[in-house]
Formats: sequence, C-alpha cells, structure tokens
Amino acid sequence: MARISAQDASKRTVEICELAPVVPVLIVEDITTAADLGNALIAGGLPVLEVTLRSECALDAIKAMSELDCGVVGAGTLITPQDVKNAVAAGAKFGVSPGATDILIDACEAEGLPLLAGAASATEAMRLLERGYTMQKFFPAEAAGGAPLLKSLASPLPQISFCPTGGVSLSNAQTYLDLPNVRCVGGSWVAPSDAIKAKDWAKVQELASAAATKLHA
Ligand SMILES: O=C(O)C(=O)C[C@H](O)[C@H](O)COP(=O)(O)O
Repeated sequence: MARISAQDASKRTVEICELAPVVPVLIVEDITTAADLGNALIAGGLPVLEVTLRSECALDAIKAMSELDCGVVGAGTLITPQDVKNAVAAGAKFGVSPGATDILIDACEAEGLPLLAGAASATEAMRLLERGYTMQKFFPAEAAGGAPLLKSLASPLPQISFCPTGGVSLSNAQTYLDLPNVRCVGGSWVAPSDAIKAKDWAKVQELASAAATKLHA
C-alpha cells in the first residue's frame, strides 16, 4: 500500500470506528473457524473485525476474513515493523496497537496502514496528537481509569476521539459511548473463546446483534 499520512490515517480510522458501535477483538486459534466467526459477527451487525496477532494462524485468519462480504478486517496487537508488514501482506485494512512507539507509527505510515494506536493517559494521548493522530484507542480502558478518565480528557483534549478497549462489555459499553470523545468501543465479549471452540455461531451472532442493536455511539 502507498504511504499514508497521520492525518489520513486518523480520518480513515474515524470512518472505520463509525461503522459500528463495537469492534470485536478476536483471538483466532483454529483457522477453520475464521470465516464462520467473521460471518456470524458481520451478520449480527458488527462489520469491523480486529484479529489480534496473538495466535499462530492470526495472519491466515486476516486473509480468510478479508474475503468475506461486507467486513472491514484489521490486525490487532501490532508491536513491531515486521508485524505491520505481515498484517498488510495478509490484507489488513487497519492496525491496532495496545500502545504506541515512533518506530511502530513510522512503519504503519510507510506501509500505508491506518493505525489506531493506544494511549492510556493525557501525556500518551498528547504525544499521539503531536504526531497527528486524533483517533486513538484507550487501552486498557477499565484498568486505566475507565469512563471517568476519558470524560476528564474530553475538556482539555476535545480534538481527540477514542475507542476504549480492555474490560469493556455490554454492561458498561454505553457509559463510554455516551461520552463526547468516544466513537466506538472494542471488546472480546462478543466472540467468547468457548463459543468459538464450540463453533456456536448462533451464539456469536446473538452477542453481536445484542451489541449492535442495544448500543449507540
Ligand atoms: O492486543 C491488542 O492490540 C488489543 O487490542 C488488546 C485488546 O484490546 C484487549 O485484550 C481486549 O480486551 P477485552 O475485551 O477485555 O478482552
């Protein structure tokens, strides 16, 4: 992909984060589950999928899910420039990282991958803002201070929007989504590992549908 500026990356991640109230955070351990898992989430109303690079078949899962209709598939847990190269080669349309380093940001810009980089404090958010990133992941959301922390950042830093992730569930997601500086939330609760192992796609679709219909950004 052609090089991308921080401004264009932010614009693209805002567009992606506005497609649905929840970005499912996925750990795919068995490649034979990837397409069905993706289809269940998309059918439930959650088209934006983050496949974390935390399993051996994660890149193959990104490839498989990228071929599904109506989905937008990204790579999560990006840590190194090689992760970025691998994610782009697999077809990822965006990247997500738990934190941010200049090396990782440079790699994403060079590879043309819009990055949703993580911040957990005012200083981290301001460092990303200095680099031009106005759309950020707030991670680990609950552990770092939850909705009260994000609410406190909204007045001094109104130009930054967040996707809180980490400890977010159906029961607390709307509290985040009600904040003016939140576009969507991320979470693994819509794709629990036991349902994936059992290939219970009806269950996954039901969880996705509950999130898509009950939550509003
Ligand atoms: O590795 C990354 O880049 C991540 O995205 C980390 C995830 O956001 C959290 O692990 C999801 O947290 P839970 O929804 O509480 O399971």
